[in-house]
Amino acid sequence: MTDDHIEIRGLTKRYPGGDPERPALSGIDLDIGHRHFVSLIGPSGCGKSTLLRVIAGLEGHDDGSVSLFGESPRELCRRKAVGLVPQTPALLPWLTVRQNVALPSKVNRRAPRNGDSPDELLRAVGLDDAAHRYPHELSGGMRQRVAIARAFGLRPEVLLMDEPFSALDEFTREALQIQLLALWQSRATTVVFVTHSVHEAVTLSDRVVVMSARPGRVHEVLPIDLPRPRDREVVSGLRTNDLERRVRTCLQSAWESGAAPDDLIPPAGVR
Ligand SMILES: Nc1ncnc2c1ncn2[C@@H]1O[C@H](COP(=O)(O)OP(=O)(O)OP(=O)(O)O)[C@@H](O)[C@H]1O
Repeated sequence: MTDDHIEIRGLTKRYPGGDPERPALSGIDLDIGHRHFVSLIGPSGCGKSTLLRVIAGLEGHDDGSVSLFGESPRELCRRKAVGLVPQTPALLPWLTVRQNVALPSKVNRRAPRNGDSPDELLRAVGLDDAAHRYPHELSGGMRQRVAIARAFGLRPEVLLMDEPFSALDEFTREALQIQLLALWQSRATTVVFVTHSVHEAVTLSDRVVVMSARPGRVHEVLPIDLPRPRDREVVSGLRTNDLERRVRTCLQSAWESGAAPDDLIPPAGVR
């Protein structure tokens, strides 16, 4: 075990009642550096959310080990050092935006004393004007901003994000990506981010982990050697296009390696 990175070795996870020959995760080996931003991408059902939930300490596993900077997921979870941002933000409808963001620090005895104030966090996600509004008065993008601000409130050492922007339009998504990168860079957090978007994975990450299904495995880990900050010039540059092409090729081969023989025969009428 090492305390300077996330170390996953031989991780295998079966769900009760699932096909024992096809575990949700099978022999996952992965290293994620401290303060790195890593994206998981892969075909539907390859185990991205399961891997996130195991790292979060919300699911157990059958074989292998997970060390988060030398601690187990459950230990980190107990210390409230892991944050999870799901696809659909779960805000408390009877609390204002500010109260929602303040809640984790309020109810948590282990909240860091030097954590950001709710107002600082709301400013960081461009929501200072909406502090007194209620969740039902917000757009989907605004609700997701609140969820991100709230997740950073406890200064998590590891932030796990499960397709947080998938329901948003392109412009809102880009704005949130920029705010997320700014928060990540200033808060010393390690981020593991699940996405189905190749562009999003490449523009945000230090490394993209391509997974394959049947069973869930790491197919390849691609380093993203783009400079930071990832401004418009970088994101629309030739190097970014080239990396996106590489991830797409890798995804195609991950899909083919994970497909059952029947999947490779197109249904009638499809060529
Ligand atoms: N609670 C559960 N009980 C039983 N099987 C489950 C459970 N959750 C997930 N699975 C199975 O585990 C496998 C991986 O699912 P998971 O949701 O982790 O994949 P994913 O890559 O996140 O998929 P998607 O991209 O569609 O969200 C799938 O075969 C799924 O059916």
